[in-house]
Amino acid sequence: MVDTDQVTSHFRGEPGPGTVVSLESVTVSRGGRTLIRDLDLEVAAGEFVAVLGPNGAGKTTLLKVLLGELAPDSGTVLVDGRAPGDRGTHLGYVPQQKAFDPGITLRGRDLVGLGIDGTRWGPGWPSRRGEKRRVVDAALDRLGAGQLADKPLGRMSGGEQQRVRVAQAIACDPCVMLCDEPLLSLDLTGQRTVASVLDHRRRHHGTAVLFVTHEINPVLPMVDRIVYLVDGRHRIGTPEEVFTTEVMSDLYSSPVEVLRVRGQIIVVGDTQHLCAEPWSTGHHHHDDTHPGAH
Ligand SMILES: Nc1ncnc2c1ncn2[C@@H]1O[C@H](COP(=O)(O)OP(=O)(O)OP(=O)(O)O)[C@@H](O)[C@H]1O
Repeated sequence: MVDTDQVTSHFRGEPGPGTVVSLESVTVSRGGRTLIRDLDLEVAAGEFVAVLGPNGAGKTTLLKVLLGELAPDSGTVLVDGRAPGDRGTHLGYVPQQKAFDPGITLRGRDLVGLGIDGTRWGPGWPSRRGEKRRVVDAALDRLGAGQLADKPLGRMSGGEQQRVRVAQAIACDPCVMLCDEPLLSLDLTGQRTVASVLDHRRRHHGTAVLFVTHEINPVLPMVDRIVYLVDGRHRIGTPEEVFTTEVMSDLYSSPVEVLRVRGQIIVVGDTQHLCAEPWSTGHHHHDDTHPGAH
């Protein structure tokens, strides 16, 4: 069994050098339920952390705490050495997907530009309009979305909107990216593009990535650590440490079996949990042998 204290025992007191996100003894409740209890977590520059758990476990809640939108009941939270929500923090956020209103006339370029205008860079950056345009175009290009620059958001497909959202999140050159199920509604190419953009950012720019997902397999090759939340309990560790029959059964308080098939993780049990799907399916299953999360 992975003991939470053991896995996180390196974290005591001050965040270490290169730490981008640190949480110490963080407890968060919502609607009268404690979702996160005594969470200790340090995320290093360049680290890719997947946040997993069933519906309602508190994954989005954890991101909201890091964004400064929600205060924990207790504990200490720092993002790039600052209090969450500090305007000086270079933070990229890809919110849980919600379609834009079809009537919205804002264009792709405008949305990405907002990621730069946002107060994070402080007023006046980039000071020249040409420079801003270059940064916006580069961000869209990275997502293979150059052709969406002048398209109104309301007339984009869900997947196109998602690419533009990710472009917006990287445009401010973030030191941390908080991504809430960013692969949803993307086709295979879109999923690969987004995953590789995130991987490139963390490798070449030291961006720490917190990635909320229901499906570990599409990002498994780049995941350094997992934070797995279930019903107020959590486990932190590498995929090898967390995805074991013992740890998962303990987390779910119910017998769960973890299988590895051709490099993919499959979780089998009679409780609602993570569905581990291959890249190619792109949709959720709902049967007992390959239990879909939703
Ligand atoms: N504004 C709110 N006020 C009170 N409770 C809330 C609020 N938003 C969410 N909750 C509750 O907090 C719990 C955690 O929600 P959260 O969105 O963090 O879960 P999640 O793990 O991201 O779930 P999902 O996989 O469904 O996205 C849920 O039980 C939810 O009902």
